[in-house]
Amino acid sequence: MKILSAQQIREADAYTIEHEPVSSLQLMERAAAECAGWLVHTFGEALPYYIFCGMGNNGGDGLVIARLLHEAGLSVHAYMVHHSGKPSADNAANQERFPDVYHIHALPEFPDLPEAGIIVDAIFGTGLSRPVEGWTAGILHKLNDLGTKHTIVSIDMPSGLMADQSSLHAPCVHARYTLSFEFYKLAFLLPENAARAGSVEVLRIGLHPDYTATVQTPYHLTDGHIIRTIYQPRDPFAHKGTYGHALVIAGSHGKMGAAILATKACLRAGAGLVSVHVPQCGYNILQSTVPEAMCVTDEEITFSSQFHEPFRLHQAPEYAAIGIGPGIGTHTATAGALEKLLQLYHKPMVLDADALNIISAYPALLAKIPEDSILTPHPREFERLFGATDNQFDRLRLLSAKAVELRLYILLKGRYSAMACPDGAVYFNPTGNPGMATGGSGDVLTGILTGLLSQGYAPKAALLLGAWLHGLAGDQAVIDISEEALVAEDIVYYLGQAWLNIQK
Ligand SMILES: NC(=O)C1=CN([C@@H]2O[C@H](COP(=O)(O)OP(=O)(O)OC[C@H]3O[C@@H](n4cnc5c(N)ncnc54)[C@H](O)[C@@H]3O)[C@@H](O)[C@H]2O)[C@@H](O)CC1
Ligand SMILES: [K+]
Repeated sequence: MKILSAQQIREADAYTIEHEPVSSLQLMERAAAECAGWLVHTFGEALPYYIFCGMGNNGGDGLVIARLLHEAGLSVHAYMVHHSGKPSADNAANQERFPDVYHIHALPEFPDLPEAGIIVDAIFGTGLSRPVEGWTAGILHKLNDLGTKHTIVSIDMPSGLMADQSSLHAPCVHARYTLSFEFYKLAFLLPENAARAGSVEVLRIGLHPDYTATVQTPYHLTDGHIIRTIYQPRDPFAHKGTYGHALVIAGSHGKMGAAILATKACLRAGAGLVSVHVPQCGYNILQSTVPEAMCVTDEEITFSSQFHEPFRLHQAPEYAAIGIGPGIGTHTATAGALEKLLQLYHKPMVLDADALNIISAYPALLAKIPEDSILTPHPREFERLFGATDNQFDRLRLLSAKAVELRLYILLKGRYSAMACPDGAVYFNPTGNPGMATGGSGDVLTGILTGLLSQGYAPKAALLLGAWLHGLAGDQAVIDISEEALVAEDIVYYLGQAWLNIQK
């Protein structure tokens, strides 16, 4: 799904009005009817609805929702927040059609809402281009104070949130639900707004498909359609050589679990053969916990340039894909070995965790990473690699700029992991849940990505599919296990369910 800017959403609106054709009032009616239907379906007919409208078209939607719910016989109280001088034309037209509105011109006029009900927030939508100030900001705070007693549902956007720029320190409604028209907004996908949009429901309002099909945007939300175009069924005549021989370099004394998780995930992602490189102390552990993998060991207590037979660093290029980093530590010998590996290996690889920490300490290594490799930093690793930013919109721009400059894929971990591509595109992954915020979850992702690269998925395909499968496995797991009890090994186990799900 494409993620559009506020300007592009306005264009989609205008294009639909011109080419469907439909009047802007009819489009507003359609959008509001979807919202009213969703509200009644979700909350029923018994609760009172307190509908707060602004002066623009978002407020216009609110007025139509109020009229439709009133006509359906529900208890409706509508309020008009006079934040600006004049209402928009469609707002004014709908005030005429539903004049039973209480007008608020100052904070002391904020009403009592005695009976618990549904607050519909239709004060500001995509038209907001600067932070809300003064007494209108006070209204937003008052609504938030009521959020424990009432359920707040925002129309299109939580009021105060800007669709495509940071509103980090701006006053903003904290919605339980946001009914977003046709698309997600970029602002919903960034953790700095986590407390604001609540659960986002995308309502179809019939914007013209030609505009959506042709509009260019760097931002996309991965969806089932994209994943189905990436997925390649296995060849009935396949043998284990068909799906590549992957190498996982992971683990050190005390961190062998990282190697186990990444190796198991690599196997369950479908690699034909998997070798795992661990220090000598991990040999028995790996051989007994992951019998499907071959184990090569290092004399040192971590990854270094000292290798036992039969593996030597110069053999690295023979592997179809290499994933390196989980639990390897940042010893200077390990940094030296990583540098050698980067000199020897020229295919896309996966770099995570300590491999990234080493690169932060030796930034010259960044330029040596093979083109189209995948980096999977969490926010702190990202900051160590590329520096801090004032807000997460700036961080997103930095993420994309680095992916383009270095010709790398960079996955920044989060609720919606952001995956920046060397061509400037950024995809957000929607699968996953808070149960996956647990030690080892990232090691599993490294293994999955390595396994997908190994069997021949191109780096971009491996990245989008890998992030999707990782989150989906977690989502399948919590159905049986709960978010609290989920551990990284469960993600590995439920990868099978995730594969089956995308094959449906
Ligand atoms: N784009 C679409 O496809 C559709 C949009 N519709 C609705 O239209 C909305 C956008 O409407 P508008 O463009 O009128 O914008 P909004 O209704 O979001 O708000 C604009 C109003 O707020 C004022 N304003 C902006 N920033 C302010 C600030 N910081 N402090 C005080 N006042 C401020 C403006 O002067 C204007 O009066 C959408 O969010 C959606 O709810 C729907 O009616 C139908 C379809
Ligand atoms: K709103």
